[in-house]
Amino acid sequence: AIQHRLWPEIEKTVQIQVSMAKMGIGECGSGWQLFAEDGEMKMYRREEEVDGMVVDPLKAVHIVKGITGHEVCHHFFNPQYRYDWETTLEHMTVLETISEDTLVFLQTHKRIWPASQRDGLFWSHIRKLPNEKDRDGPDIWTVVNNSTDHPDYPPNNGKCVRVFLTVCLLCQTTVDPPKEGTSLTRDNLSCKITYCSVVNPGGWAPASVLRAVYKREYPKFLKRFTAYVKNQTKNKPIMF
Ligand SMILES: CCCCCc1ccc(-c2ccc(S(=O)(=O)CCO)cc2)cc1[C@H]1C[C@H]1c1ccccn1
Repeated sequence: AIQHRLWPEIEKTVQIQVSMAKMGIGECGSGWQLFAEDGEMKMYRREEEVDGMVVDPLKAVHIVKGITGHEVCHHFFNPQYRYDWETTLEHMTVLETISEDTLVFLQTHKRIWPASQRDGLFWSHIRKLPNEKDRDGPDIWTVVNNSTDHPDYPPNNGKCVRVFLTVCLLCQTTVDPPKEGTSLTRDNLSCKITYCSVVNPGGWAPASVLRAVYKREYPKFLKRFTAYVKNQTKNKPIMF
């Protein structure tokens, strides 16, 4: 197949993001602080600033029963579900379909007072990865989103400030085999979800406002998104 202009960048970014997502919090370098916990969900952040702007990297680990990594990534990647779970979205369009596993999105997020409204333009790539730990086990699935440019939508030329983001959703499914002679059900499934994100707000916003927004929005987002996937899949055949 002919290579797309973004292919080399996608390949490199996916490798870097997946290897970082696989590292435990301890290995990921020091400075991670647990800032939210809810049942199996643990959210960590590092306080970092770039040119005086808060860009706190975020790493969340969540274990959800009854769904697979493919189902989680499928609902995260596909545009048709996004308005159902992404509450901060005001508008979303797919600017480019590079291939069936790679899209370019333009999203405007609802304004968060007192900061100005933000938009994001990024490529999004979904990929199945071999399960190195257990060759017969279910595959690992990932979605990586990374800011990019588009000739028709230069940053900051309208009402929105352009954010710069890198996001990695990495999902590892575990199957607890059912008792002899009983068939596999969703009760035998669990999925370890690692969500890593770095969002540079693009233009100045008060550090206190940004940190309060992140503290409120990220836990809400991951809980709402995973509950959405459980609800969407509960009466459907398992998608491995
Ligand atoms: C003054 C606020 C400046 C930053 C606003 C902003 C913009 C984009 C984003 C963002 C963009 C994409 C993604 S995603 O994971 O790729 C999914 C696809 O939508 C995720 C989060 C976040 C935030 C920050 C609100 C914070 C916030 C946190 C979780 C959800 C929504 N908002």
